[in-house]
Amino acid sequence: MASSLASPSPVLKKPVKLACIQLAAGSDKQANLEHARSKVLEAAQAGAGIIVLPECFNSPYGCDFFPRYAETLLPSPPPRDQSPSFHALSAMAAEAGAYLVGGSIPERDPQVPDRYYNTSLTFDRRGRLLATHRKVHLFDIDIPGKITFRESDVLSPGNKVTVVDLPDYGRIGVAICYDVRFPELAAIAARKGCFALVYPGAFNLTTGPMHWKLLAQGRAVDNQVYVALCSPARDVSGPYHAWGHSMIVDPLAEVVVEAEEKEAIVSWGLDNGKIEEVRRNIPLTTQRRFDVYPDVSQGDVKFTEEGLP
Ligand SMILES: NC(=O)CCC(=O)C(=O)O
Repeated sequence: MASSLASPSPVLKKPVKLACIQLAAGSDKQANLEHARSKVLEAAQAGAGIIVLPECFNSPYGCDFFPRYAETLLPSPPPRDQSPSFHALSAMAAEAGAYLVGGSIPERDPQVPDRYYNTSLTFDRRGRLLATHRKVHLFDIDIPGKITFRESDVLSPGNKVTVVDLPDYGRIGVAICYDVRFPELAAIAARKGCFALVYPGAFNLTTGPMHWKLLAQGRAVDNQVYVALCSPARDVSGPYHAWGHSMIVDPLAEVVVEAEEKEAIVSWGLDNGKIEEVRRNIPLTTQRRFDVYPDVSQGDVKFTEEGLP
């Protein structure tokens, strides 16, 4: 029996080039912001309408660095001296004339001392903030002899699914790195009609080769949407060795473009026809059995954006 609760069709209103900037960043925040600006403009000049930066794009990645680099994002817009990154991202988006998923930055809670989040800001083509995503699933893992990481020692989690309306194109889901391991978050965003799931992320040399590509393809094949993963470039002299390999995966789960580990811009033209073709040929969207299992996109789902269903 096919489900009568058909998911809304993803609507990508017109083709758009999406670019992931695999940025090389160091410890100088201002230099990182200036470098990000030049790469965002380069991507826009090459025709990108949606541009993505990596997780923690303006600092080294690590628990010791979160408080030191944290910025206060509320009230929105925050005062310039509280959040140079907010204002730099807003200005870059406006200068590029492109939608910008601004990677992520450590955020300081304005009300609770010593509370921090890992937060992604999305801006429109005029530099107006569209959405904020606080990483929902914190990166706490322990693979003996390989990698131990506990974001929760310093960070607090967000508690909302982030679906962002890009007025020119349609909806995207935004989440951060370890969030990609949780298919529920992706399924909820996809069933709210997103045409793409976008993850600024920073996997490492242990879990990157194991799971980075697999997870991107998993989220794409489950949901029949585009998936973009955007990593920092690898810096072997820094404290965290990012996997790199920023990639875009199409709705058939094919990796259509992939970086190596060095700084790079990878981009791909997204097209609604591809989503429709995949969904027509393999019609998962009308075959779900919500009479057998619940639809995770229904019920008490919390969204970042007020007003979205
Ligand atoms: N920054 C992160 O959340 C890293 C996630 C990661 O490496 C993983 O394996 O998951």
